[in-house]
Amino acid sequence: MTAAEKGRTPLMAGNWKMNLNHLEAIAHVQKLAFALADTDYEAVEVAVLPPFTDLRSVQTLVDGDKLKIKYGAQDISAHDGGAYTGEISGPMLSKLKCTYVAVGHSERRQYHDETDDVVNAKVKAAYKHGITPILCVGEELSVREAGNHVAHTLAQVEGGLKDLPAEQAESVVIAYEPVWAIGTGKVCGAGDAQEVCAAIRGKLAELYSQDVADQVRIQYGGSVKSGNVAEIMAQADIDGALVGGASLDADEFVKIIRFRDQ
Ligand SMILES: O=C[C@H](O)COP(=O)(O)O
Repeated sequence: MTAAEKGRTPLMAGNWKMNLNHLEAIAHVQKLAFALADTDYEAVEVAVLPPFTDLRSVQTLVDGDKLKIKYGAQDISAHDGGAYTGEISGPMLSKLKCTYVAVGHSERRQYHDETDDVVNAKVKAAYKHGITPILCVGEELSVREAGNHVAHTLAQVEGGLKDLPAEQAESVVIAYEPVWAIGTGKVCGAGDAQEVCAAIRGKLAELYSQDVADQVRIQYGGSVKSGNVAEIMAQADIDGALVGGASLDADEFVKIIRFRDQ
């Protein structure tokens, strides 16, 4: 049974990473909106995660033209304000009407030493300010080769959601992104991705309840393209995609969003 059949609206999100300035962002979102004009946004949710410097421009465009495309940030500070040079707070993102924020992306874990405790604090900061976190989890190649990918990923899920009440956990989005498949062109086999995503749902049932587990949307991320998205989205426990490189090409991202036609 697919996500939609289970009542979970698929979420196709584009993580632009450190790409596109604010002018390019406007052009890109306009192109997406135009190409998606006949899209049933009740059947598929579309979001973009631009760099912080683009958010005001994207907000102005989305608000001004009443676009159905949602947007969010790629990170959030665990702190609400104060002497934290370079950080962006939940109140700032909330003021810009961000719907989502990616938390614990592997590039943050790898290059900024974010631990599960830091990720957990950021998940809580997001909820505190009405922003839905996209909690990113996934194993490095060495972990998969050692056969520890499921345990490793579930520990990140548990760490990221620590002490989070069920009323919040039920709306979290979890993105399973095997690190070795990010930006490498090596997509994780759909069956392999399903194995981990099913285990994540099982962990949610154990931590909370089956009801909560059934509501949570679990995305797959890692070299998603129009050519592989249909097979990925056909998996029972995969409810969307977190797309990096391919989301920078509007035509390709539109094809990914239209995964049912691929
Ligand atoms: O957040 C997105 C992921 O890191 C996937 O990136 P990618 O689609 O370029 O492999």
